[in-house]
Amino acid sequence: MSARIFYQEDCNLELLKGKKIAIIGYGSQGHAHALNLTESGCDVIVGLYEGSKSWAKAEAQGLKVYTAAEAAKQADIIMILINDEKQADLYKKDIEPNLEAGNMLMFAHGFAIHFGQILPPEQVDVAMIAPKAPGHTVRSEYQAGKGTPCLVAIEQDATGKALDVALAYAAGLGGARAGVLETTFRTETETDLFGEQAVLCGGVCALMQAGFDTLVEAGYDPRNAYFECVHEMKLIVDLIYESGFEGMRYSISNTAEYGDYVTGPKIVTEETKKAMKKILSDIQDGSFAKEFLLDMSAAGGQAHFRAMRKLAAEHASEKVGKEVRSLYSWSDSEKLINN
Ligand SMILES: NC(=O)C1=CN([C@@H]2O[C@H](COP(=O)(O)OP(=O)(O)OC[C@H]3O[C@@H](n4cnc5c(N)ncnc54)[C@H](OP(=O)(O)O)[C@@H]3O)[C@@H](O)[C@H]2O)C=CC1
Ligand SMILES: CC[C@](O)(C(C)=O)C(=O)O
Ligand SMILES: [Mg+2]
Ligand SMILES: [Mg+2]
Repeated sequence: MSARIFYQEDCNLELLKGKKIAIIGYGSQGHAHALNLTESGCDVIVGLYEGSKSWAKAEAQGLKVYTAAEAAKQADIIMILINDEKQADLYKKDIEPNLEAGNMLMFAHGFAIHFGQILPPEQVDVAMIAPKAPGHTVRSEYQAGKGTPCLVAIEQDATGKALDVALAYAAGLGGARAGVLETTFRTETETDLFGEQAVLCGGVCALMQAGFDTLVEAGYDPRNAYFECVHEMKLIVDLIYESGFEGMRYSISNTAEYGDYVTGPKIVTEETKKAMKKILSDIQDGSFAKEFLLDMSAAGGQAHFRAMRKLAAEHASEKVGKEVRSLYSWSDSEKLINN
């Protein structure tokens, strides 16, 4: 049987009436969940730590902010939206001691539950609403009267109402306007990690930068290389987003379409597929999670993460990109980074 997909008419926002929702974390996802749910009429508070740079931002945006422990104590539904690698410590220290039977613990990604970082007690519901977009898009789509597709998964159903309450949450977030696909914590975790590593972030950035480097090394103007291999990616992807690969190919020239068919398989080869399978198996058997959690731990000191971030920031496309983007009259890249 194929998985169900839920829309507005399948969700009852009324189920959240009288329930307090604590959004723990106010970053990319946290701000979008807190503001969208508040504007959908829900009773939302935010949980952070003393000294968090997000605290003043959440208050300035009209939200009541408490420590994570206090917010968890007050809430019926606790959505954990802090960094995956920090969730286990936060849970032990601030959430677990304040959980009551019948509460719902929620996540936007299954990492901490699937990899056994958090083991909730049997008397609480454990659910996931995972938006398939960056938090800033979850917010802007909601504000535009649209929504972001989400995945819903139930790990524990202590109350017997977990799915209905999770779907009500998805409606408040705006996700049910676009569709909420039923899945499991395992599937969401594995597919999300695979997608972001092999295609969306790792794959696409490496492809764009390799294209940029090839043109620059051949002596072409770096600004020209940036337009061709980075800037135009959005315009092509927008067409795919709107009308699929066929729609995109309708819009490009025959020359481009021909080159697309003959050259694509020379770039993404059987070797690339083999590498993708290895990436997936490292995710499935927990090797990636182990490596990531070790580097991000106090002992690891984020040594690898920081070194890779530094190297990425130094790539020649970043300097040119900044210069090129500053010329766009609509440029808001700095705005996004500061939000
Ligand atoms: N980024 C995205 O668009 C997506 C993220 N997700 C998932 O959503 C979750 C949140 O990720 P994301 O939004 O990227 O996170 P961010 O890094 O953007 O934000 C993290 C937030 O948590 C706060 N925080 C950090 N440590 C603590 C703590 N100990 N107690 C309370 N608050 C804390 C941070 O405050 P401060 O900055 O002040 O330290 C910040 O407000 C993750 O599970 C992620 O996988 C899922 C889909 C997409
Ligand atoms: C693609 C990256 C993502 O999975 C997302 C925005 O959905 C993330 O973890 O940020
Ligand atoms: Mg994702
Ligand atoms: Mg992700």
